[in-house]
Amino acid sequence: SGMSKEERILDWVKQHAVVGDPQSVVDAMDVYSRQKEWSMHVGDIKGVIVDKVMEEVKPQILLELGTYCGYSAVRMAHLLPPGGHLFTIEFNESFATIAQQVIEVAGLRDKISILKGPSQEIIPQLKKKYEINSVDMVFLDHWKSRYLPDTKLLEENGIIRKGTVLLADNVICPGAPDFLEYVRNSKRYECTTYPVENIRVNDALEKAVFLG
Ligand SMILES: CNc1ncnc2c1ncn2[C@@H]1O[C@H](/C=C/CNC(=O)c2cc(-c3ccc(F)cc3)cc(O)c2O)[C@H](F)[C@H]1O
Ligand SMILES: [Mg+2]
Repeated sequence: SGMSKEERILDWVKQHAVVGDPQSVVDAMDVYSRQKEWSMHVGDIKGVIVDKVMEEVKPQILLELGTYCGYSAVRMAHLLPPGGHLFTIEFNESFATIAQQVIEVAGLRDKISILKGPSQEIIPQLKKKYEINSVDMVFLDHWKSRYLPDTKLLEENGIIRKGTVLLADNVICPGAPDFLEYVRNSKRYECTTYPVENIRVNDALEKAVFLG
């Protein structure tokens, strides 16, 4: 059966990153994706936009939908303000296991909690089970067809409050048209689009600030 792509990524990180150095983990994953096997991390070009929003928002409580191998979890947790914490939801057990080890290499185990399960089940549990009252920022990067239903779940469960920043990857490619239409036409969101034209593909991140 052989190793999965995600196991090969983890192996590369273990061989090329410096333990306890989150930047070296991010760099190693970017190099692997560029030189060996492309992988669906937010990556180094769009990652700069994620970094900018992190510096702007300085979230104490950050929620990520879709951990995958932990690239964006490491990239964002590295930029959390003191005392900040990242909760990242992942329903694929193999990916969650890989991500946990990537996070270990980065030395960020105390700043990141991987919540294993489907977002649609975990979001309603955030308050009671995980004692999360509300979050300061959400990074959406899971199945694109789930951005809108999960945004509505976050609203209905009172997880997002006035000023919470939603940052969504891939709103152009693969695309999340229903989510875009919703936040851009809703009076309850203030939206900004961050387009990236790079060699491979045109895409954009959407920042939608919840107005309450
Ligand atoms: C639905 N609820 C879920 N709950 C918990 N974990 C989940 C849930 N749903 C998915 N996951 C988890 O979230 C991840 C899913 C990421 C999906 N990402 C992409 O498809 C994606 C695709 C491209 C792409 C671009 C060009 C091209 F030619 C081909 C692909 C680029 C990107 O940046 C992406 O993020 C993980 F895999 C899955 O287990
Ligand atoms: Mg993505």
